[in-house]
Amino acid sequence: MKFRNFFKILNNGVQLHYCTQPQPIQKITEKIGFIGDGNMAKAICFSVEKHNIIDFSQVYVSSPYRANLNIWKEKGANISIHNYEVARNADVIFLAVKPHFLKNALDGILENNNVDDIKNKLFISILAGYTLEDLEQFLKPFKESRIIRVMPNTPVLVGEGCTVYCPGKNVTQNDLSIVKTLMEVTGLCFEVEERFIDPIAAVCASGPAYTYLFIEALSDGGVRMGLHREMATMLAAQTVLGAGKMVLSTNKHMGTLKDDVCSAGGTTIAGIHALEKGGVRGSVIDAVQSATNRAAELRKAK
Ligand SMILES: NC(=O)C1=CN([C@@H]2O[C@H](COP(=O)(O)OP(=O)(O)OC[C@H]3O[C@@H](n4cnc5c(N)ncnc54)[C@H](O)[C@@H]3O)[C@@H](O)[C@H]2O)C=CC1
Ligand SMILES: O=C(O)[C@@H]1CCC=N1
Repeated sequence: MKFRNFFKILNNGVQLHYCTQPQPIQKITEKIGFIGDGNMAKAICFSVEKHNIIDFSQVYVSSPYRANLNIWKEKGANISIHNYEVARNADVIFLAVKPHFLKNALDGILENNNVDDIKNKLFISILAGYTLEDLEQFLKPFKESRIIRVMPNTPVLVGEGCTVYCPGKNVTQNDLSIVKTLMEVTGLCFEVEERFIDPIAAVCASGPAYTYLFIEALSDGGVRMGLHREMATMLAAQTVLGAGKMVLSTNKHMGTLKDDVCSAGGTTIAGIHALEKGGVRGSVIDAVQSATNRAAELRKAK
């Protein structure tokens, strides 16, 4: 049992509803594969397993580097250096390589292998940039495959992720239910139109990296003013967590929440003045714009 976040889409915005009753969570019986064993594959799989949605015995994972696979083996997953083994054995296959390695990863499946073994699979792509149309081209050799484009972020590992998804052609209700069951336990998760995926990736898939910079800088500021590092970092991180929760749960505008902190002639407004002089808002908006545009560049380079 777990408390889930519920939400509905209102006028293109998402409204969160926190559920007060624990919801029964069903286990997934399908075999789950990961082609690519890196940061994002681990974040998704380890989190989902922790929530008892799957067991490692039903997980298949491949990567060319056996040493990296040991951590999966120790947990009980089925590992291989051949992507074909994952594609053949798993029912649901996460494509979790860097975009520029996808062609190579799929070519490895096709070389000298029986492609007829790989049909009727649900592929879940977490790749930045590549559209459903691109993915359909890449996956053409695999008969009766269905594709869902999913954009997660690394905080899924700690159950505070943001994930959006967009189904491709022929995706079934059962396929959608698998994605929802897997990802809803890892944080916020909802369906979007594909045109929103690149900007969403720029906000919340890349967003943790921007936020770590801010937390580090806040901690540095504390150290500059005489706090010990450990304490400064703990306080900075908890402050960002708390501010995020305030935005999500009070329904107040960010400007109002900011004003609630700024006393007239007080300390905070002096800090805000310094941040504005440094162009913090313009820099963050530029970051989201650059990351969104970079997704289109990745697509062109495929
Ligand atoms: N890291 C993040 O925060 C997010 C990443 N993504 C997407 O997830 C995908 C994976 O990113 P990360 O996990 O960060 O990268 P990563 O570099 O940590 O993991 C990729 C893994 O793929 C493996 N690999 C390389 N060539 C391969 C091949 N031919 N066959 C099988 N495996 C191969 C590597 O050994 C590596 O462990 C990317 O496409 C990225 O766009 C999406 C959302 C967030
Ligand atoms: O930086 C990247 O390309 C990936 C996609 C979103 C987060 N990390």
